[in-house]
Formats: sequence, structure tokens, C-alpha cells
Amino acid sequence: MNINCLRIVTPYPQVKLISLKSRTHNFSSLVLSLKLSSSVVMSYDKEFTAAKKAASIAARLCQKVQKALLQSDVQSKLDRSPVTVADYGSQALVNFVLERELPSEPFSIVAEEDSKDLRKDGAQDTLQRITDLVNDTLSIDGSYGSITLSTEDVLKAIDSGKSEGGSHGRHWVLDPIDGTKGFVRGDQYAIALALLDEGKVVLGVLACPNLPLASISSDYQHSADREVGCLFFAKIGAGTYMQPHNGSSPVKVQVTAIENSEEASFFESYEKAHSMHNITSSIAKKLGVKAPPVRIDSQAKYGALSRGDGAIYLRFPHKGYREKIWDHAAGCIVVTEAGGVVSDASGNPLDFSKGKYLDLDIGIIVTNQKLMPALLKAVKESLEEKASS
Ligand SMILES: Nc1ncnc2c1ncn2[C@@H]1O[C@H](COP(=O)(O)OS(=O)(=O)O)[C@@H](OP(=O)(O)O)[C@H]1O
Ligand SMILES: [Mg+2]
Ligand SMILES: [Mg+2]
Ligand SMILES: [Mg+2]
Repeated sequence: MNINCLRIVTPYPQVKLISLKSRTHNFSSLVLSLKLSSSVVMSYDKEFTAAKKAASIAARLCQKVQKALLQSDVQSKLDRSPVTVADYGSQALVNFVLERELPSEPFSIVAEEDSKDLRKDGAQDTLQRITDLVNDTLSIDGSYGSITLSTEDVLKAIDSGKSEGGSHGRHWVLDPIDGTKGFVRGDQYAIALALLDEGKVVLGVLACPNLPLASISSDYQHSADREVGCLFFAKIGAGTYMQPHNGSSPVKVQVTAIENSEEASFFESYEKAHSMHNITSSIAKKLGVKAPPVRIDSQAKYGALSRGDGAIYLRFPHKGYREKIWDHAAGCIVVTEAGGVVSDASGNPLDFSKGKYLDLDIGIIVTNQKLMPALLKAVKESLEEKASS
């Protein structure tokens, strides 16, 4: 065999060209070198372990705050969305854990929060509260000895690795609390962490501390006696798993196998302002969906869908709203690795390589492979009807 170089097509753009130094390579040494190089690139094992640990520790802080949520914890950012000490504490912890667990890797992260407001006069009490929460959580976890972070350390941790993402290299993507409104209401929220490699999501972790372990298909109601708390995790090519917070073993999950759209139930944002309900109800009607939409906050919707609780997630924000990558990256891989499909309203896959925003066509739709053609048809017709009305 006489080969100078070999082009391989993989989902990993960095494995494109392998030069062979010698023309005398035999076939078995070629196969061996390919196996070695692709396993190094494809594993993401260290990152996956670190991501699960980071999201789980952050979830503990969030649970503690949600339980004791005081009105004074809610601040107002410029966009008027509520941001709590838990959003900042969660982000500080995730960044701290990722940097500690992966010391030999450059740290780059596109994350929702930053420390600007916390550096202003009058924010000292809030910052102290966040610092205490972070230190308490680290001390209970115990992995990092008797470390105590100062307020300055916490500010630095919140901003650590701050990046705009993009199509080159590796970037973490973090929503330290997705569904802040649900969190404040005492309802659903998620800690959503994903890793982009060359613009593609290669792993994702969704901690959903309030999501019932049992299905929430069409009868979701907040109920104190249901056991709650799930960690969803997915790695490219390796499927999606759900691990209950109660310490039970992870289980592999799959999206629903439903083929008949009349039997499908669908998820929507809890906040009515986040989706155009005239469009989503028209789509549901065309599909013959009988059940009313299940409204829950945050990427817990993607988690629930990945284990087959519902069949469809529709998200059609009002004109002018730009979706951020941290609101979808982890959820997207959790659903696709469970056999689902996530696309924009025209059927294009979501593109996470453009920086912090997703440039998409109108809305986001999620379902299984069987239902997607009918869903796309219903979306197209509904949008055409809206445009002509
Ligand atoms: N107007 C508007 N339209 C669409 N989406 C918006 C809008 N405003 C905010 N957001 C983002 O929605 C994130 C929460 O999404 P959800 O679908 O879970 O909505 S909600 O929880 O029911 O409010 C929420 O994420 P967090 O800020 O992390 O909570 C926002 O990024
Ligand atoms: Mg927010
Ligand atoms: Mg969010
Ligand atoms: Mg958030």
C-alpha cells in the first residue's frame, strides 16, 4: 500500500488530514494510528466527567437558595429579567470546578452572567451572600479540601474564561440557571452546560433539580410528594442518560416512538410572552394534537422530551428576540443523542458556531424522527397562513 496522506470524514473537523511520514506503512499500522488519533480526539471523557461534577455541585447551591428564596435575592438587570444570587453562585461554581478539573486545558466559556453589577456600589451584601453560598457548597462537597474563596475570587470566577465562542477551538457554554422565572416561582429550572468543539456541540449536561423522576407527560402539576431531581447527560455518539439525584444508577433514555401526531403531547414555555401561542396552537391543531400543551420552564423541556415524556417542543419567540446559545446547546445534544431532532422552523439544524446568538429562521422545533416531516409541514402552513392574514 502506498499512501501519502488520507482524508477522513468525521464529525470532528480537526481530524481531516493525517500525513503518513513513511511510504512503507502497512495497512495494520495505518488502522492502529487512525484508531489512536480518533480515540484521543473523540473521547471527551475528562471534560464529560468535569461537566457532570460542575453541574451537580452548582445544582446543590441552587436547591439551597430556592428553598430559602427571599424577595431580596431578586435583582433587576438591564433587561429586567430576574437574576438571583443563585445565578451568580452557580456560574462561579461551574467555572471554578471546570478550571480545577481540567487544569491543562485553556478555559473558554460563553456564559450568561458577568460580574459587572456585582462590582457596583451597594452590591457588597449580595456579593458576600454569594461568596458564603459558594464556600458552603464547596465545603459540603469536600473535593477541594478546606478552600475558602474571597469575594474577589468569586468575582474572578464569575468572569473566568469569558468568551464569545465561535467556530474554532473549544468553548464551554453555560446557563447557570435557565428558567430563572421558574426558579423564583419555586418551579422548574436547569443548570445547562455544554461543550462546543469547532462549532459543534460535543457534550451536554442538564441538571434539573425540580424535575420529577416520573414522567410529566400531559399531567404535569407541581406536587410536593413527587420525587424530584434528575441529571441528564449526553456525549456525541454515546447516547443520553438520566441519573436521579437520589444516587440511583444512570439509565439510558430515548425520545418517544410515537408516530401518530394525534397522540403527541407538546411542551411550551411556561412564560406566555416567550412564544407566539397563536402559531403554536395552529400547528398543534393541524397535527390533530388533542392534549393541551404542557407548560414548563427552562431546558427541563429538552430533558423531559429526551426520556419520552412528551413528543414535541415548540418555541416561536416574538419577532426581534434573538435566541442565545446557552438556552439550547445542552438541551439540543440531550435530545439528539436520545434519538430526537432539533431544528429551526425551516428544518435546518441549529448552528452554535456563530458566537453567543443562534441565527435562526423564526423558531425552534423539537420532536422524534418519525414526526418531524409532519411537524415541518404544519409549521410551514401555519407560518404561511399567519403571513397572509
Ligand atoms: N421574550 C423572550 N422570548 C423568548 N425567550 C426569552 C424571552 N425573554 C427571555 N427569554 C429566555 O427564555 C429563557 C427561559 O426559557 P423558557 O422557555 O424556559 O421560558 S420560561 O422559563 O417559561 O420563562 C430565559 O433563560 P434564563 O434567562 O436563563 O432564565 C431567557 O433567556
Ligand atoms: Mg436570564
Ligand atoms: Mg436561559
Ligand atoms: Mg439563565
